[in-house]
Amino acid sequence: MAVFTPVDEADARSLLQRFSLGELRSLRGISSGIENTNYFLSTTTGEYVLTLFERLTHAQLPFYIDLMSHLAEHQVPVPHPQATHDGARITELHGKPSAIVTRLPGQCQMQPGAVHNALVGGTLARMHLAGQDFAVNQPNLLGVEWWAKTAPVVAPHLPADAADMLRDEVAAQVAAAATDAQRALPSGPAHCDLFRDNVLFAGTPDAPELGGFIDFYFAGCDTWLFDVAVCINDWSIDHATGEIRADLADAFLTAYAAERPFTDAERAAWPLMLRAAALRFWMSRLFDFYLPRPAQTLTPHDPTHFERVLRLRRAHTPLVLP
Ligand SMILES: Nc1ncnc2c1ncn2[C@@H]1O[C@H](COP(=O)(O)OP(=O)(O)OP(=O)(O)O)[C@@H](O)[C@H]1O
Ligand SMILES: N[C@@H](CCO)C(=O)O
Repeated sequence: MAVFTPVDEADARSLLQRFSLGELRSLRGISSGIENTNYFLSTTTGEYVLTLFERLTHAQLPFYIDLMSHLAEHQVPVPHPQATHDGARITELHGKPSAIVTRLPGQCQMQPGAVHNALVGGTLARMHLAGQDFAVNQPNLLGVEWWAKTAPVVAPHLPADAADMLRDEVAAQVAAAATDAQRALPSGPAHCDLFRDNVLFAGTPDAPELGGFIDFYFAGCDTWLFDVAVCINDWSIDHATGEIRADLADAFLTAYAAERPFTDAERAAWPLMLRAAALRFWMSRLFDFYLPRPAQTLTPHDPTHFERVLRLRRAHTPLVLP
């Protein structure tokens, strides 16, 4: 249950007095999600989501909230943060930073086909291009520096062969990140966590439409190729084995490249980037598994899935970028 901090209708009414979003119609807790408290908030002007941030502090939030505002104002389908009469997009409720964003239409698709892959690929490329002139530069906080720092913390919990692979992969990624070639890859604001549960689809089963991308709270500036690799490792695989499905990956990558063609440098970096994207989630899942935060009440995601994906990507890369 992702209501860690309960909010009642009186709280919502008094919060809404600070906005021009009309009167409260209904308030309903959202059960999914493991990071934040989320409520669907219906008012006389529309449908919104009220989030109370359980992990991020007020000082850490402007990057995410301003990035979503920038993208929404550039017609990328993302939640649009709403401002108070005083122009504040970050407020406070029950001692937690909070925000009200527009509710996007649709549901997640946990068994995506080629059509879903193509919609996400094309929209991701448009998002990358729209983020180019976003002025704030906050790095991906769970990027290569975090991997280097965290490997010695999680490796002692692993069997010897897994610990060896972890150390070897982190060393390869640290070395790659220091090269001029990697530093020159196209980069900018990236979602960094665009899994199947962070994309909504509207339309009909036969003709899905992209509802939007949600949950930007792991976003940061990184190579765009990293964002693509994170997606391919979740959207375009056989989840039982972790193997890439060529039909799904082709649909994703072709749609992405139609909006923003890949460069030769990205083609060269691709095999290692697929490994980086697997390493990132193996490590964060290991960290959550072995070093849970005191407030964490829900079961962490299974780390062994991404250990398997990383092993496969290290063994071979079955696909090339278009
Ligand atoms: N702007 C939005 N529009 C529509 N639905 C939303 C929106 N934001 C959140 N939701 C719904 O709330 C659910 C939980 O949101 P979210 O995934 O952001 O949770 P979280 O706890 O913040 O993050 P995490 O995915 O890391 O656990 C989503 O699966 C989606 O159903
Ligand atoms: N997408 C992450 C969870 C954090 O959003 C994972 O699957 O490990």
